[in-house]
Amino acid sequence: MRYPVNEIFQSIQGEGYFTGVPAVFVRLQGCPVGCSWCDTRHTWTLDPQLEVTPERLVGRSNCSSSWCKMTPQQILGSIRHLGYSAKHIVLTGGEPCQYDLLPLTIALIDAGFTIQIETSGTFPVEADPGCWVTLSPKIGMKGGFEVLDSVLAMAQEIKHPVAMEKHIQQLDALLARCPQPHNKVICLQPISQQPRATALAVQICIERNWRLSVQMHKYLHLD
Ligand SMILES: C[S@@+](CC[C@H](N)C(=O)[O-])C[C@H]1O[C@@H](n2cnc3c(N)ncnc32)[C@H](O)[C@@H]1O
Ligand SMILES: Nc1nc2[nH]cc(C(=O)O)c2c(=O)[nH]1
Ligand code: SF4
Ligand SMILES: [Mg+2]
Repeated sequence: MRYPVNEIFQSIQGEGYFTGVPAVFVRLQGCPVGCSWCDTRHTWTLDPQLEVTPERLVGRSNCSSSWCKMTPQQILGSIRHLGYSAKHIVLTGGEPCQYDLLPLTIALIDAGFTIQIETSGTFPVEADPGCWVTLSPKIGMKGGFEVLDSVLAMAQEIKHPVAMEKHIQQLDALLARCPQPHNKVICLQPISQQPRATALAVQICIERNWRLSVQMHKYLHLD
């Protein structure tokens, strides 16, 4: 199995439950979901003309739409070769769950890493059951409720991007369909650092005892 990799870099997890944890980010190229406020639009396409060799992509973060095919062993080899010290790997994108993540997650877990998958819930998650799944639900988007509910059932964390009251109502409707909502960490993530979105998220987090996720890396200008 070969995966289309957009970038591999080391930083600090800036979002959600693991905020502050050193992490290696493996960003897979391609996303068909099309969220209007997406901060990684350069990952949406998988243009054959933009395929490059792994040397061009690994070890630095960039905002290009270039990508390369890599096997789990090549991804693991790159992480080792780069001498990264983080023990936590974040699989993100793009939408990583478009791809069968079983071979990759098995290889990374066997090598001793903890794995977190960032997903929109628009594709079924095919991954080692030991992975931490962070669902950032794209309600009413691709995939439909059957897929979303299956991802919801296995997610340990729901990280919901919010800008207006409507987004809170959508999350409430989703949680009402969730068999065990209390077992999940719930984070609200203000969209694009907008002051009104942040004020709303702060207010609702306090009222509901939820967590605030502010995309710390953007405030600190980290990768
Ligand atoms: C870029 S997405 C990639 C993973 C997957 N496609 C997803 O949506 O979860 C990573 C995280 O960034 C969030 N995100 C994207 N654009 C954002 C923005 N402008 N403001 C806040 N969060 C954003 C997504 O909701 C998701 O939680
Ligand atoms: N530092 C840092 N933390 C992150 N958490 C989720 C990210 C993502 O783009 O999925 C991300 C990212 O791009 N950088
Ligand atoms: S699902 Fe994720 S990567 Fe895709 S458009 Fe939405 S936020 Fe961006
Ligand atoms: Mg990001």
